[in-house]
Amino acid sequence: MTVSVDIRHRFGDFALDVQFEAPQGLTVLFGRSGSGKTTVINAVAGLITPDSGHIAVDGRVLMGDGVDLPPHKRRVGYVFQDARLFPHLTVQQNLHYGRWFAPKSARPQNAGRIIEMLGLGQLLTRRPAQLSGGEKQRVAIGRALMSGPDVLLADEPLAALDEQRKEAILPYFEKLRDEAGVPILYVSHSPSEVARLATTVVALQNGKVLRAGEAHDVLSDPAVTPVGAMAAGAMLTTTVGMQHEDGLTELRFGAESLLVPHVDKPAGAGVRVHVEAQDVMLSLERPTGISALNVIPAKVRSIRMGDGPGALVQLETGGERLLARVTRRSVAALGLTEGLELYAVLKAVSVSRSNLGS
Ligand SMILES: Nc1ncnc2c1ncn2[C@@H]1O[C@H](COP(=O)(O)OP(=O)(O)OP(=O)(O)O)[C@@H](O)[C@H]1O
Repeated sequence: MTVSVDIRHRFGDFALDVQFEAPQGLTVLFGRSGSGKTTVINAVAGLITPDSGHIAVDGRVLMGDGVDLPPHKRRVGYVFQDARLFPHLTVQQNLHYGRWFAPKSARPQNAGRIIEMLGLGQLLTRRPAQLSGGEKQRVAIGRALMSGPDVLLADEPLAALDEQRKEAILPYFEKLRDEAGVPILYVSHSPSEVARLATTVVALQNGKVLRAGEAHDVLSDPAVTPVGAMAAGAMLTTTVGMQHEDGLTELRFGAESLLVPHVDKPAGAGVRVHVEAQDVMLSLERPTGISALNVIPAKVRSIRMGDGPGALVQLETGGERLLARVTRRSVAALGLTEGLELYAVLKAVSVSRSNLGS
């Protein structure tokens, strides 16, 4: 299924004008605070009616062409920042509340599968007060899926959780992305969350689409990542290679490989790696006598100068893109230009667990 969005809306000075498609998988709406992310998913949910435009899921019109379906007829599941569970109902009852909203034909036959996918089996008799923040959020996701939605909307669903809980719930979103069978529209302004989860990225800026497309293309585009943003980075699609005796794992991409701290997955398993631009050093010659374990041959694709002392260099290596954040002074000193072949240098330990996804 594909969600097609083409809407315009005004809130005083703020003008939203966006057009994009969210195919199967997880589409992240990414952008600074106030760029219009929540307005877009509220429009898809039917919580606001845009001034004009068209929203459809696989050709089923939710809004436009004289149609404006009320929220409960749109078949969208919505997960908010806070779980918004009914405090007096058990987990099981909260989940069934979602099911109640599904039209008979769309009622999921696989309630057991949803409960298993979200690891809720042990929690069914508890009430929300007896759940952690992350568990509550998993129930909220389950409740949304129980309504048999054609699209799942999630507005910063991890924002209220601490780092540890975020880490615990991210794998569930990875599973949903790969197994739930409905497109997910997911709002975030966390680059590492985007890099881990997104299959498609829609980057918004001041109510407009700055860039939309496959995640690895958009994330490694220096135009999307404001120069100077600490967590700027690219996403590598790799597979697990050799496990080394000293606790390191080799991740392969194209003819290249990357050594990172142990990844507990079998050989051949897919791993997405978020490599932060600030962790990548550049060298014109293959460096020797340094502690960094990863020295990866790469080619400069583009260079984006910032207004300050920084620059972002986009590299191509092993069929993937990498971003390196360096100073303008280094760009000049190394004579960096498009097409130049060099080496990207990365410490194995700079890739932590939170940078790895499936
Ligand atoms: N109901 C409203 N009335 C007036 N202005 C609004 C309303 N809702 C949103 N806006 C304005 O529209 C703009 C976009 O808001 P929106 O909530 O979509 O941004 P966002 O990207 O989701 O931001 P954040 O990351 O902070 O949640 C902002 O300038 C906001 O002030």
